[in-house]
Amino acid sequence: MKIIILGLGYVGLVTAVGLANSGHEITGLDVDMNKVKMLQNENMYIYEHGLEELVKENTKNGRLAFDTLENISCIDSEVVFIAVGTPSQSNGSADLSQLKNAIEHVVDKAKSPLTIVVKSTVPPGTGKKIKEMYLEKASFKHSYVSNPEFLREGQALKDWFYPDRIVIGGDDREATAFISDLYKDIKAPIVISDVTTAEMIKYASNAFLATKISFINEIANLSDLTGANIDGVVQGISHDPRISGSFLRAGIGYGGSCFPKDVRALDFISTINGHSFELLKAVINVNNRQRLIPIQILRREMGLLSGKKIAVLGLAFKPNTDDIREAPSIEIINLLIGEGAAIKAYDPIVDGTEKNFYYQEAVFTKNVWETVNDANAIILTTEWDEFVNLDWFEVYKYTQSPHIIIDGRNVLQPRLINEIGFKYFGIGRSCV
Ligand SMILES: NC(=O)C1=CN([C@@H]2O[C@H](COP(=O)(O)OP(=O)(O)OC[C@H]3O[C@@H](n4cnc5c(N)ncnc54)[C@H](O)[C@@H]3O)[C@@H](O)[C@H]2O)C=CC1
Ligand SMILES: O=C(O)[C@H]1O[C@H](OP(=O)(O)OP(=O)(O)OC[C@H]2O[C@@H](n3ccc(=O)[nH]c3=O)[C@H](O)[C@@H]2O)[C@H](O)[C@@H](O)[C@@H]1O
Repeated sequence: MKIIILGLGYVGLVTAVGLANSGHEITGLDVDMNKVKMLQNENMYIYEHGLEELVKENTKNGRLAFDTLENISCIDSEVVFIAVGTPSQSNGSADLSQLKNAIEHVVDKAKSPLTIVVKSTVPPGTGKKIKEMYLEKASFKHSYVSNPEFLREGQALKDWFYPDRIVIGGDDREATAFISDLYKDIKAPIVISDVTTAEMIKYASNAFLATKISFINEIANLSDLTGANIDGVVQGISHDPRISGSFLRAGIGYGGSCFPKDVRALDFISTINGHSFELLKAVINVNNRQRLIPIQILRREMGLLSGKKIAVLGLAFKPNTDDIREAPSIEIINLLIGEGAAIKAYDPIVDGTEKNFYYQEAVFTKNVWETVNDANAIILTTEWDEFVNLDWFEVYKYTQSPHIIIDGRNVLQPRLINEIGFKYFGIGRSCV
């Protein structure tokens, strides 16, 4: 089937190759001419394992093509997927301007009735409003389906081909059945609901996962104060299948383009609906506080940070992605620069100099050794394998007193690191 996809970011591009792989004929459209040009030349602008190969393969076999939105005079497919961004506004609400713009284009350029499938994360009630504002006034009777996406960056293709579930929300049975059929070669439970429920499922999922993270971070903080060991605590509680062991990695908190923005948006939605979602507010506050812990430790251990040399390992918000949106590293580096510290930072994928306008005074190095050279302290902000598997004996030789390591992701072996001579600090591991 011919399918058009609007928005070629992480979600749109993965959707494009995923559906092309299922045999559909995909045209991916974006408003960003540079992105489209790169894709037309089979170059990637995001780092996602396996994506480049699938883009190349499907382009070659004629199932995948890219263009700019403005280049398209009419939309002649039966289905349009929308995967545009829904970033945070300053009050925490989701900015739906990209979505509205995309819908306007679809309605304007459609030459026959079609099904609009929204993959973007949008507040519950958005689909209803879109129908009232645009679809009921359109020349053709278009169907609207909410099909939220649950992929994780860094393993996006795996999540596309082997999802835990596929959620399809529609107010008309024909449309939901039609869209379910597009996924027939993917083995996963399909959850059918109305549009608003599907929209809420997405927020509830992200908010619940974020809650797990803030919860375990609070237990870790308390473990530091009481002498318990967070690793043991997690091991102990995760045997209970009602709790499960996933998403209980304590550290400097969640970042990325989704959890922070979606949790804020859900909080905003609650407020404007007259409900104060106290639990969610606490999740946000805990997360904001969590990333300050490395700075608190450094101040406590070294006093004034002015002139202190600090190495930051990791810029991306998690390993195996180049995404730095709301990465804890950003705030940590900025705060340390504010304190007068001299920062050197390194990430295996993110080139701070090119991509990142946040950290003007930080020095971005090409490898770990340049970064840690002469450092008084190291903060591990992203648990890339390269850092976990480092020869820490060797690293020690490069650093200088007081040889502090703050393991913001609890991935190093505290005893070994201490034995080498470092002063190790994890999150919830101070008893070790
Ligand atoms: N990044 C992720 O891992 C996940 C993201 N989501 C949700 O999916 C949505 C998209 O996220 P990302 O792919 O990360 O965003 P992104 O920001 O990487 O990509 C969005 C793309 O849409 C394009 N765009 C903007 N307006 C457009 C228009 N009118 N027509 C065509 N293209 C347009 C932008 O140029 C950009 O390339 C968001 O709502 C996000 O919350 C959901 C699950 C996972
Ligand atoms: O809506 C989205 O965009 C996506 O958001 C998250 O995916 P993602 O942000 O790519 O990455 P995660 O692996 O969920 O990690 C998010 C953040 O939480 C942190 N985290 C994760 C797990 C954990 O136990 N502890 C923890 O601090 C990670 O370091 C990272 O900063 C969800 O996991 C996806 O299901 C969802 O589709």
